[in-house]
Amino acid sequence: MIEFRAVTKRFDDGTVAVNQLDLTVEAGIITVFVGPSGCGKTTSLRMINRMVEPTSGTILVDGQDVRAADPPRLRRGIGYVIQQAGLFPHRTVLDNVATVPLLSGWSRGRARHRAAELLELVGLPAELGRRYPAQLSGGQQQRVGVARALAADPPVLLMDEPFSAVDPVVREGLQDELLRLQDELDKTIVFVTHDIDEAVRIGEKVAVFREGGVLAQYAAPAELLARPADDFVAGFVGRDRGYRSLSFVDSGEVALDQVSTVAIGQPAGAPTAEWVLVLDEQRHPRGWLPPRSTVEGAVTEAGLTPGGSLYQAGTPLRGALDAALSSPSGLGVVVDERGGYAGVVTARQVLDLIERARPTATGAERGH
Ligand SMILES: Nc1ncnc2c1ncn2[C@@H]1O[C@H](COP(=O)(O)OP(=O)(O)OP(=O)(O)O)[C@@H](O)[C@H]1O
Repeated sequence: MIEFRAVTKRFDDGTVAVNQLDLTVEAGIITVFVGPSGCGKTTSLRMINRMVEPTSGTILVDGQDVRAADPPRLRRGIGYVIQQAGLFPHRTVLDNVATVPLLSGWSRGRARHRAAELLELVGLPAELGRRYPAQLSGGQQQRVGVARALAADPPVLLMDEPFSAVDPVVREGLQDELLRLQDELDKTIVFVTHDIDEAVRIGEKVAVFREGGVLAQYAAPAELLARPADDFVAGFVGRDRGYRSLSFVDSGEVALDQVSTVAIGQPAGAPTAEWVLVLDEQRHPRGWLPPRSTVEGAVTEAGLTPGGSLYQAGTPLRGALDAALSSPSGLGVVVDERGGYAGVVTARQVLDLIERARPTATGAERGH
C-alpha cells in the first residue's frame, strides 16, 4: 500500500506540480494516474521512489515513510519502467534485465538465469537476449523494460507512460500482456498515462488529475464512466463514456434466440423470408444468406453476406451490442467458448438487459 498524505511539490521556479495530494494506492492492484499534460502525474509517481522530493507532506510505502529509506536501496525495491524503455544501449538485452540482480549482489550466472526466465515471462524468445536494444522493435523494447523492472521481484512497480511510444495495435498487445502478468504476479502497480482509454482498460482504480496537480476523482473505471465527479472529469473521460462503460457490465444470463442455420456444403433449401446463418463443420459462423436467397446446389462460402462481430457469451455487454449493431441481419451472433454458434441477440434485448442491470430506485419500483 502506498499512501500520499497532504503531499505538495513546488519546484524552485514556483510551479506547483502536485497540490495537497491525499490518496491511498491499494496493494496488489493496478492503479492508474491519468490526466492532461502537466497535471503532476509523473511528479507524483517519482516522489514514491524519491526521484523527486516532496516540498511538504508524507509518502508511506507499506507504512514506512520513504524519507527514512536510503534512496538507492528504496529504488531497488521499486521497479520503474519509463517510456521508450530506457534501456542501456551498450548492454545486451539479457544484461539489461540482469542489471538490478547484479547490483543487489547476485552472481553473474544467477542473475543471467533470472533474466532469461523474465524474458520468457514477458513473452520474448530467449535468442533476443543476445541482441542489443536498438536491434529490437519498440514493443519488444518495452517488454524488456518490464522484464528489467521485475528482475528483483519488487512488490511495487512504477510505470510512467510505458506504452505511449508504440503504435495502437502493439500497445493493446502490451496492455493485455501486463494484465496477464499482473494476474500471476499481484504487484502493486502505479501506472501513469494521459490516455483515458488505456486508464480504464488496465486500471482497477483510476486517479484523474487536473491542472495544478489536484486530484479530481479517484474511483474504479466503471464508476468514473458512470458517475464523473464534475464537468472536468466528464469532459476528460470523453463523449462515448456511456457506450464504453458497457465494457464493465456483465451480461449475466442473456436469453438467446435461435435462427435458421445451414451448414456449408449442404443445400440451402427453399428461399425464406428470414436471414439464414451459415455455419462450418465446427459450427463456427461463416456469414449470412439474406432473406429470399436462392442458392443452386450446396451452400459455399463464396456468395455469403459477411457477418458482424461475434459475441462470446458471458463477456461484457459492449460486445453483445456491437455484435447486434454490426450484423447485417441486426441479429448479433453469440458463440460459446470454442467459437461455436450458440444463438442470436438483438440490440433491443441488450438495451433491455442494461436497463434491468441499472441499480436505481426506479428499478426497484418496477419490481426488479
Ligand atoms: N524540474 C522541474 N522544474 C520546474 N517545473 C517542473 C519540473 N518538472 C516538472 N515541472 C512542472 O510541473 C508540472 C507537472 O509536471 P509533470 O511532469 O508531473 O506532469 P505530467 O502530468 O506527468 O505531464 P505529462 O503527461 O506531460 O508528462 C508541469 O507544469 C511541469 O512543467
